[in-house]
Amino acid sequence: MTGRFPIEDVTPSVSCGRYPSKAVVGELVPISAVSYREGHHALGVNVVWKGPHGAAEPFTRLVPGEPGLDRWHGVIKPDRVGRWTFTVEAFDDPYLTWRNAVTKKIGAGQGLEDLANDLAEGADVLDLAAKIVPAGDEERVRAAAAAMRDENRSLFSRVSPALELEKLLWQNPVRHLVTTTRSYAIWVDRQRALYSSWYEFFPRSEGAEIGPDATPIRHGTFATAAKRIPAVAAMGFDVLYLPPIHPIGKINRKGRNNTLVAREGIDVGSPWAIGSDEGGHDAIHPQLGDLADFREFIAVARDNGMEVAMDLALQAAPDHPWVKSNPEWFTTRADGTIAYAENPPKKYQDIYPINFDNDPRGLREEVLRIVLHWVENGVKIFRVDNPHTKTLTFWQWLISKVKAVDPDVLFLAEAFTRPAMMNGLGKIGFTQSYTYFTWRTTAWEMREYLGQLKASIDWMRPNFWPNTPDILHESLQHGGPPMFKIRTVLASMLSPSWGMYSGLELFEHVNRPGAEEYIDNEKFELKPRDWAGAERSGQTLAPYITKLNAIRRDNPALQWLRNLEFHGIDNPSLLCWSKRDPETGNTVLVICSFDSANVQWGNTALDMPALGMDWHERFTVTDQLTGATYEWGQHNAVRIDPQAEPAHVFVVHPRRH
Ligand SMILES: O=P(O)(O)O[C@H]1O[C@H](CO)[C@@H](O[C@H]2O[C@H](CO)[C@@H](O)[C@H](O)[C@H]2O)[C@H](O)[C@H]1O
Repeated sequence: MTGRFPIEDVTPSVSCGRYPSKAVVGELVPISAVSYREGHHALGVNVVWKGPHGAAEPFTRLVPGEPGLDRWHGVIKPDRVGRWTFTVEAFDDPYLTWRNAVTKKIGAGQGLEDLANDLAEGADVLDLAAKIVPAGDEERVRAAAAAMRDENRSLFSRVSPALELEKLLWQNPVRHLVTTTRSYAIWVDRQRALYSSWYEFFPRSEGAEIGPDATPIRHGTFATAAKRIPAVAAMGFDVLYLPPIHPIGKINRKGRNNTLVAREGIDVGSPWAIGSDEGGHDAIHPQLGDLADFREFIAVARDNGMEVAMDLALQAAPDHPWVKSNPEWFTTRADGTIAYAENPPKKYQDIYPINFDNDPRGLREEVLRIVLHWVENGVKIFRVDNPHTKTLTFWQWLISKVKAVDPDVLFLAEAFTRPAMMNGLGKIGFTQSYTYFTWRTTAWEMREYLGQLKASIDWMRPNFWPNTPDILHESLQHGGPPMFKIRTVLASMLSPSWGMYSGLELFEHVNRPGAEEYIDNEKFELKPRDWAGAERSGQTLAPYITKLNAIRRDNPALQWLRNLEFHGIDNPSLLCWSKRDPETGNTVLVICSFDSANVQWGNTALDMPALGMDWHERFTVTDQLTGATYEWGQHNAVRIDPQAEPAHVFVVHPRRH
């Protein structure tokens, strides 16, 4: 049934309100609804929003948007982590009805006699209003009612005090016939859920030493890897993501370059092949150290302003303790064997997949136990491996259970799969999601994709990665250092969350023939890197990354996605976009080339209101990468030479400020 007043198309509402939408503490969350009414009386619309403890927040009135469309808009700003709720209310606003009528009638030349009823009715409305407004304003409202009834006054002096109450009674309206929607939920996370900069590295490689043929002479440990933390922090990262740190299976272990034969006692195996006689998901690889060493590693990261994200890969090497203790968690085939895992066309011959339908309750409890074990030991972020190969009901249950214990725990979904599943994982509770960013390699593809992601921000927060140990895109294989810069600018300036695997820093670009993967992949061998040598020779992207992360930190406009706007530019190799923070006015305008080989020219057609200015205004832009300053207007010519700088990252300074 429609209520007294229709209220439709409420946003944010995920799958018709079935799932909570997403926001972070301090985020400006737009609320909107379509609401309209019969006749000509005034309609008011407001949102009632409640924090995790159920207390209602200040009355927030929605304002009408484009004339004639009946969509009402407002913004709320949650200030605590947890499950918030809101309802939208529509109501008859007698003061506004009165005000509209009286101003029109006086404008049309009507006098005291014509308005006698309006004056009496208006005074009655003010009597009601006096009971609603804050105590300090009550007298003012009563005086306006008395003036309206005072027959010794002129028409002007009878209505003026009441007309001047517009602002007060907008904020404290008399509301009749209030109609309320159902309740909608918003899950509010800490800020890092939206704005984060991730760095992935293999701790076993840091401090490692290898001999010929990648034979390990020394395995890295948490203690040696911790020495790398200050350099990562200095680049401006705040999340340090480690591939699995658990014992690695010895049975069916993979060898170098994804081969199926490991050299006995030499090859270190893939960290995602979890479990051996040394323990499973709650254990630590003995060569990395023990729990105390891991806790110390976390402490060093924390002292350097970073959090450690742990990999949660729910699968088992054939010698994982689960295979013996709980064979029912795996699918045994007719011949008694267990099939290995796959993510077609990839084959993971060194692991067994788990069957989440065999013993859902047992598995849930075991995984919850493991996750809470690591949470207790200081891990608050999990990068979840291949969540799309497990059931959504399982994840929904697990995430809600973990958040009930600690609402600050965040989950990144590593699901490179079809859109419905990726969206579904976001809806049921994953905090962030890997995306198709890596494969969007032209300006129009990127623009179109960002449009989709912006439209999904209420349930799926993107995290852009130029590379991962699994993905060395063709563009990086052949584009040279300018392409490394391009992909890093795009990831870090388009998305509030971005991440990179350490191979990016030193321009590693050689693929395993026929694969979109690194040759001599660190997934299967130790890979110590000469960071100091790279710095000395200048063969490192670190200074550029450092600049980009600093720009992100210094410009609040870059720390969210709802504010992304694209601008016209007449060259298909260039992309122009801006982000503006309405609270601070901070505005960043980026023009990035997708061509790493050639100089590109273009002319902008800027959407000036999106930059907070009128169409005719002039302004100053300062390039944060080079320090250059230009005087700009709506139309500007740009020249981008990828060998010099493949992008302009401008902070916009309107002249009037
Ligand atoms: O399947 P994805 O491409 O999303 O990749 C993720 O999951 C893989 C399986 O966990 C993982 O693959 C690596 O570990 C496997 C198990 O040890 C091994 O068989 C693969 O060869 C190796 O690439 C991948 O790293 C992870 O990101």
